[in-house]
Amino acid sequence: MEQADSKRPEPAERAGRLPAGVSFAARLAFDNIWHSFSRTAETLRGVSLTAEPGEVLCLLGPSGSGKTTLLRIAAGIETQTRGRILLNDREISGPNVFVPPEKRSIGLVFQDFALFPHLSILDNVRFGLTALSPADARREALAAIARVGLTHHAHSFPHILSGGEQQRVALARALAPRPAVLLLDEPFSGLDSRLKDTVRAETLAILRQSRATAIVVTHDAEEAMRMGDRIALLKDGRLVQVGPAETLFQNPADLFVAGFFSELNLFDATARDGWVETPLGKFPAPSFAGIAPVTVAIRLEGIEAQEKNGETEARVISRRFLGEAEALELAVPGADEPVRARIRRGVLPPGLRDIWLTVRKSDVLVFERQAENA
Ligand SMILES: Nc1ncnc2c1ncn2[C@@H]1O[C@H](COP(=O)(O)OP(=O)(O)OP(=O)(O)O)[C@@H](O)[C@H]1O
Repeated sequence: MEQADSKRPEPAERAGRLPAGVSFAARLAFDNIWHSFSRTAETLRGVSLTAEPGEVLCLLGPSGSGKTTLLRIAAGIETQTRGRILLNDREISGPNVFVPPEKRSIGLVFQDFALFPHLSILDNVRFGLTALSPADARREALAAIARVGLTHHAHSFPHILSGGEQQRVALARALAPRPAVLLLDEPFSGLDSRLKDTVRAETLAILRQSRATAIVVTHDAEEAMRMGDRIALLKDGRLVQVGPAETLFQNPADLFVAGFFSELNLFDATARDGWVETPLGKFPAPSFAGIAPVTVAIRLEGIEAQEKNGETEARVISRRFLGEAEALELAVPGADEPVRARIRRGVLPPGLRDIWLTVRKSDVLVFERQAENA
């Protein structure tokens, strides 16, 4: 639907100009970015990544993996120790070039929204429009406020707005100067979980409409899957994998990536001629030809539980009601630790102790065993 919409020219476009607030999307490239805050530790280690024009790229990774630092380098408020930043193939930061933040056409939305408490919503949004005449700045600011649906609050002060409304003001302020690229650092982390879904969907719609290229930092895999056209996963300052959510979920590059997207049961095993045996059954491991030590990861959702006629016998240790799902802890012969499963509510009759399990093959992932399974 979004694609169809983006093909249909809006009236202003048909008249030869862009509708209010629409940006010319740009390509933003990180070329072999290294960064350190101290001589001993490196925050970013050779990150090369390109956000394509108009795409929403999510930077995902655990706390301390370097996401915010990468965003700050793109914005020009932090400087890399090596590497270059390119906007539409033009170097904006590198060994001999440094375009200051205000000249980059890059907007930034902070985690805490960073609104000025003593300024009205209109003045907050107008703040970054200093290049325009006062009348034009007011018009553009009002247009940006209208696009986030807050016209009725243009003269209010931030403290009377809800968290979600404040987030929309922050978005309007960042979009008002029509940046080619918008950087959002954990933009929903201050919102409660119920509000988060709505605000996230609204933000995505506004980003699509503005057509700016957007890079969104998050540590939440589900959020990255909901928002990103592609996801770039960072670990310890390195890019581990980049691609659409389906690719990272279905073909994770390693156990770290797999564990970021799903909860897993892990088994150490030995691959023999393309097969591995685990307490939950024997599974194909076609990428291992000879004999190799491997880690077998089985998603919790990939284990089905039945009263009878399964493949592996198990005893229920605990059952926890989770609404639509039930979390099971199971004792399985040959498994050192309890096996965890997440099944649909109501599949198993209450009080059952001995059950049968069947594992969906697409939920079994086999990785070369690492010295340390981080
Ligand atoms: N100003 C600073 N001085 C020294 N070290 C810093 C500074 N800012 C960040 N760091 C360190 O750099 C590393 C990367 O931090 P960064 O904030 O980029 O990670 P992040 O992935 O965004 O984490 P989070 O999700 O917790 O915000 C961390 O180890 C952090 O402690």
